[in-house]
Amino acid sequence: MVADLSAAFLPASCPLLVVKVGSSLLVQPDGTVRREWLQTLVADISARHKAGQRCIIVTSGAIALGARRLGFDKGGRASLADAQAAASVGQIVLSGIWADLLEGQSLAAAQMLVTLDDLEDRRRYLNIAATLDRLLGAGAVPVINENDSVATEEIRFGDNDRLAARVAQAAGATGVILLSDVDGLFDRAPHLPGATLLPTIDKIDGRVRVMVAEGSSSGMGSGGMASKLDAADIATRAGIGLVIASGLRDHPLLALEQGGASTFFAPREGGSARKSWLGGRLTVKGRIRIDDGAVQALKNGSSLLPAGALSVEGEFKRGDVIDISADDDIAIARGLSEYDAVDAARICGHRSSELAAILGTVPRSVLVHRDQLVLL
Ligand SMILES: Nc1ncnc2c1ncn2[C@@H]1O[C@H](COP(=O)(O)OP(=O)(O)O)[C@@H](O)[C@H]1O
Ligand SMILES: N[C@@H](CCC(=O)OP(=O)(O)O)C(=O)O
Repeated sequence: MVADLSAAFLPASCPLLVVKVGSSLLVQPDGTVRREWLQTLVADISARHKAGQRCIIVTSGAIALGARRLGFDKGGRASLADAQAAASVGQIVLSGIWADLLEGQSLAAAQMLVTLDDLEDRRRYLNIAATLDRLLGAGAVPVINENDSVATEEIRFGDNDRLAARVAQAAGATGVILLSDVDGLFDRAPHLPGATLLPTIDKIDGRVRVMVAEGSSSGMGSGGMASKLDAADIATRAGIGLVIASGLRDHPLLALEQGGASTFFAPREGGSARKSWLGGRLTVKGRIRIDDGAVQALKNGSSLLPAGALSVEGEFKRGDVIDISADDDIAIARGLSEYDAVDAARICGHRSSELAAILGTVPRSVLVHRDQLVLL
């Protein structure tokens, strides 16, 4: 397994790597930054930079840092207003530390603060991709965090694990390393007796999900292991390998190279860049249930026709992302709807020749076009 890891993440085989640093790792319980440790991570990044690998840093910690300075309790997470205020105070400190440490290695830090919407909207997503491309081409090191001080509940990731996976997709990275305060994914909460580290995961299914306790144990982070699994799901579907590893040791990237403990999520094969963007979208507005014949048709690469649809749930507009399921709640596909929810419900189960009479207009022949659809 160590061989897999090295091949997936060393400069020769991974030209662009995303490294995410969690709050629990960056901020100490007394609210100060683990600066000496961070310096060893930046030294690792610099060594890889010299070996030809470009790195993007996704950093948490703004809320935890700001909360301490403003004297907020519950790590600044008692309310959205607290989190927003704490983030504005903490982010400026956080950026300063990264800029300072990278400068110490003669690397230019490039700050980008993004919201969920920036990565869900196709045009803004491509814009971020272009900015990252230009920065990396110029040899800068992007340092990214969520724009917490303006993000509201509806438009926020809330954890930086999924943000790191989405950034990796946008930038065309081939590896993501999530550094946390655990060695990786254990078969149960790591403090429980008998907990065993799982070195590789090929598929994130229900058996893997039940191993994970909700929330952050340190009280500093927000996502916990559940959001790391979501991130692994987004990344691996996009053909990107992801590793969860401990940042509790100095030189954490070097430690990983030398065979340090971790969990590796293997990338999946296939899928276009556009489809992987679609599959990773987090804002799903509705659901269409389909019959067995339609399930088979989608698996064979066809578009979804109204004739195979059974029912419609949710309120969505044309162009919104919807899930497609058979008779349970597990989505088998995700795509952009050609119809709003009201019209989609009206034409469910009807043949193409009947649509004009039902809708009174020249209809679009498919509910979801195969180019706008990804199997999950
Ligand atoms: N099955 C599991 N394996 C590993 N860690 C787990 C598991 N279930 C819950 N956790 C908890 O997830 C925590 C890491 O998440 P979090 O505190 O959000 O870190 P970060 O700030 O690095 O994102 C670990 O400290 C651990 O206690
Ligand atoms: N954007 C937030 C980080 C969100 C968060 O806590 O993420 P994590 O530590 O990865 O669970 C911040 O800078 O405080």
